[in-house]
Formats: sequence, C-alpha cells, structure tokens
Amino acid sequence: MSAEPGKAAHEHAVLLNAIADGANEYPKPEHVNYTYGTAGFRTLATKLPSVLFRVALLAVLRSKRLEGATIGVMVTASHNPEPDNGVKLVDPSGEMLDPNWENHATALANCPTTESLISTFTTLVTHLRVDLHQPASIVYARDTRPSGPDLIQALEAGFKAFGASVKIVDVGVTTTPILHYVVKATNDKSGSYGKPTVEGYMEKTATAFKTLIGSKGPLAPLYVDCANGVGANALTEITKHIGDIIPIHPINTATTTPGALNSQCGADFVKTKQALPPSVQSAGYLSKPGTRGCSYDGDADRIVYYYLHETKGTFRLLDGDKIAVMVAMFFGDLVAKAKLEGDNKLKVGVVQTAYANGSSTKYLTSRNIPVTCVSTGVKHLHHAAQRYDIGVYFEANGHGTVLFSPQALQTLRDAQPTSPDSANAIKHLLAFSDLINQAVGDAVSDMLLVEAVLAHKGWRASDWDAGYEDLPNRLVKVEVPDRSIFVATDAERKLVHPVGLQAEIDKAMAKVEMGRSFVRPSGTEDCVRVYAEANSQVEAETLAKTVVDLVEQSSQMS
Ligand SMILES: CC(=O)N[C@H]1[C@@H](OP(=O)(O)O)O[C@H](CO)[C@@H](O)[C@@H]1O
Ligand SMILES: [Mg+2]
Repeated sequence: MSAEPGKAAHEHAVLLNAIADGANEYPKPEHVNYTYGTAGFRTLATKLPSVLFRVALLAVLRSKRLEGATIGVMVTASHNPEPDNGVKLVDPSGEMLDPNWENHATALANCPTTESLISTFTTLVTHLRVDLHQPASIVYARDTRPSGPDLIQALEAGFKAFGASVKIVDVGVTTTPILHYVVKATNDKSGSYGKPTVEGYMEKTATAFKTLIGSKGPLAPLYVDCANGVGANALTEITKHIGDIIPIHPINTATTTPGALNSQCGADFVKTKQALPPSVQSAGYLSKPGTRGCSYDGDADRIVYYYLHETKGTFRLLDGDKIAVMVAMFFGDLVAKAKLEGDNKLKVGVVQTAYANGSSTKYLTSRNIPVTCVSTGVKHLHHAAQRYDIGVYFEANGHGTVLFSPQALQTLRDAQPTSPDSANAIKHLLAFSDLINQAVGDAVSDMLLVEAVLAHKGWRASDWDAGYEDLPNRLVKVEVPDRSIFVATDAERKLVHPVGLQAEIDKAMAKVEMGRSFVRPSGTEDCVRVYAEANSQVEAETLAKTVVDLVEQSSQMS
C-alpha cells in the first residue's frame, strides 16, 4: 500500500479516467465476439481498433505484474489475406503469451462498453495482483499491411493512458520473429543474447552464418519468395551482410502493391497447393537443375523449400518435416563428432504434430532419434522441445526452430575438445545456436540454417530430398454448424466426442494400406480439419472423403 492513501487513490482515478477517455475513442463494434486463440486475435482489420487499445492495457498489466519485464506486441495476420490483421503478445523470454493470460485478453476485448471495460480492468488488477506503481516496458512492431498504422495508433492510445510509467519502443515494420528476438534480447540483462535492435539481429545472424560457411562459400544462388510481405525487408537487410557468400534473389517483394500480400505466393500457398507460385513458375527461376527456392509467409515466421525434379521437371516440396529431419540428423552427427562424454552427452530430439508426414516420423524413429508428438500450435511444440538438450521442432507447414537448452550451451562453452574435429564440431554447434532464433520459428534464420547444413553436407536439394518419400496425403477443411462438439485427445490424434465417431474412423483407416487419418477442430478458423494419408494418392483421397462424410453425418446428428 502507498504511504499516502489519498494520493494513490487520486492517481488511480486519474488512470481510470484516462483509460475511459481512450476507450471512448475506440468503441467495441456490436455483435462481434473476439477470441485470443493460437495466433492471438485475428480478423478483418476494420474490426480491430478497440482490440488493439485493450491489448495495450493487458500488455502493460503483464509487464507491471512481471516487475517491469519487457513485453512484446506484434501486429500481423501472417498468411491471411490483406484486409485481415491481428495482434499477439510476446512474453519476456520471447515466447508466446502465457496461456493463462489468453482468457484475460479475451475478456478485455469483449467488454461491450467503456464502463464494463473499466470494471474488468479493475478486477484484473486485483485478481492478478498487479502493482500499478511498478514500471512497464513494451516493444511493438507491425507487418506491411495497410491497416497497420491505424492499429498501431489505437495501441499507442492504450499505452498513453498510463502516462510516463510505461516505456515504449516502436520497432517499426519488421517480421514477427525479429520482434520476438528484440523482446528476448531486451530482457536478457547479461547482454549475451545480442543487441535488442533489428540491426543487432542482423549482425548476430550474419556473424554466425559467416562462421558456419567459412571457406565453403560462395554458395549456389537461392530464390526467395517473400509473399510480398515484410520478409522482403528483412531479406534486403540480411543480404547486405551476407550477399557475398550466398547470392540471394528475392521474388514477390511488392510490399506496397495493394492486394499483393500472400496472393498466389508465399509458404501457405505453396504448402496448400503443393505447387510453385505462378510468379516463380512463369519466370522459370528454378529451371536450371539443382536450383532451389523457398517461400516465406506474410510475417516471415514460416518457410518451405522446393526445387524441380532434375529429370522429370516436377515440383518437389521440402516442407517443415523435411527441414526437421535433415536438421535433426545433422545435429545428431555433429554432437557425435563433438565427442562429449558421460553427463555431457547431448540428446537431440524432434517434436512434431499429428500433421507430420508418417514417413518423416518413421525415418527418425528408425534411426533412433526420439520423436514427441504434441497438439497443433507453436506453444505446444516449443515447450516440448525445451525438454531436449537440442530440441528440433517444426510443423509440417514450415513453422519451427531448434532450441538449445541453457545446460547444453554451458556444456558446449565449457567443453575441452579432444581433437581438432571435436573442437570444430563444438564451434559449429555454438555458431548454430547463435544463427537459430531461440524464441520462435523464423523464416530468415531457418533459411540460413538450411543453407548452412546443405553447405556442410555438400548436398543439393535432391540429396536432401532423397532421405524419405512423403506418404501421399490430403488435408480437408469441413465447415460444420458447431465445431466445439469435436473433442480430440492424444495429441489430437483421436476423437473422444462425438461418441462413436473415432471407432468409425478407425474402421475406415483399417481398410487402407498405410492408412492414417484424424479429425480436430481448428484453433484459428471456424472449421474442422480432416487429415488422411495412405500408400497412394487415390487411397489418401478416398480415406479423406470417407472421414469427411463421417464428420458431416455426425455433425447433423448432434
Ligand atoms: C494444419 C495447420 O497447418 N494448422 C495451422 C493452423 O492451426 P489450426 O488450429 O489448424 O487452424 O494455424 C496455426 C497458427 O498459425 C498453426 O500453428 C497450425 O499449424
Ligand atoms: Mg506467420
């Protein structure tokens, strides 16, 4: 309690008045219900100003609750169409917002009036035991969407209500993973993670990449589809540092052309359509055998690679599963070369979701690389990966990274190499830990990770691809009246509701060679997703169709 209760009460009243004034400028639209989901809030940008104002309030509360630790706010809608936008909070470690706070975000966003907002805010302050006298610190950024500047204004209005007790830093237009990096670096008081700026990120990433490539450069040219999004800016910056060792050709960099963002390009387009973006196809960028390309998504936290088959000319996708497998095998070898013995031995493991192609899981487990399967959503993968010394996690769609545990880093720093080979392996492991974004999946850093691994192995894309052949598969969206009746368990691989449906799916799977199928409600869209894979494309399609029919029937009966 303040020594001067009268003064404290006055300050509190001033704050609530300021919040009320701000809130009146950004009223909540009627008949809209917001949910802070896997990707934060995400919807049509026109529906978001009130949400941004309120997210600012929550970011400040979280920072004050954590005694002034810096919280991040990212304004983006990733691979969604341009008229959409979104916002998510970043915790001090650079990870996604603590799931316990997601409900508080939802509660604030849905208050219908200024009065109810003030009342919910006050309740949260008490319930979460926030000392409003604590300082707060926030860093924020946005992607290239045209709706970004207005939404940032609404966010800043929320910060302003708190006056000078909130320190804010506008990182500007940048990628989601760079913002996560800045948050993590700002909170790392030892300064060892890197400088908390975009330039600090570029320097750290480029230095590590140069160490890893050494005399192996210059590498073969790489074509990078930036989805006409903010990844184009980051790519331009990093190219200034490393362009002499890897000739980078940016494609789809029209960040200011209306409607271009994520349209007919980007990682989501490529993964969903299993085809090249038309712009890459028609320009013939990949026609020279051995040429590889990659696509970022709209906020550059996802990446997929591809190339054209060297004799057939057909499209070959190297998705998140392919990246995870190559990287995990590579780190397994590097750890063996480091010759760390006894308690210092480092364990490499992989975390996947049920959407990982069955062939990738089989490939890893048959080579004694442990694989954990978790529910969809980066937060689940990230936490599971933290349980390994070196935890590789990727969603099939290309979102992922490699985490080095603090103990693993300490072991590597303290290691006494027994030979020049082991010294080199240790040096490289440490350089990889600097290259790879330790907070979140990052298209730019993952791209350089892939490039460094290919360079070390002396591989072309086709060598990488040769490890295993994906099982043919099909992913279908099913629109149902109420997706909440579908309840999944066992890392979302089985349904417990509607009762009896799983038994029917099991029967359908048993009829198909290598058949595997599962159903789960989407966490980001109003639909149910059906995944099926089998020994042939025809059987995968048939299995998917059967399961879609089962889902629709049980939906009608409920
Ligand atoms: C099958 C699929 O790709 N699902 C995506 C999608 O989640 P859903 O809950 O399936 O809508 O969006 C998530 C957030 O971007 C991403 O983490 C996840 O991988
Ligand atoms: Mg994204």
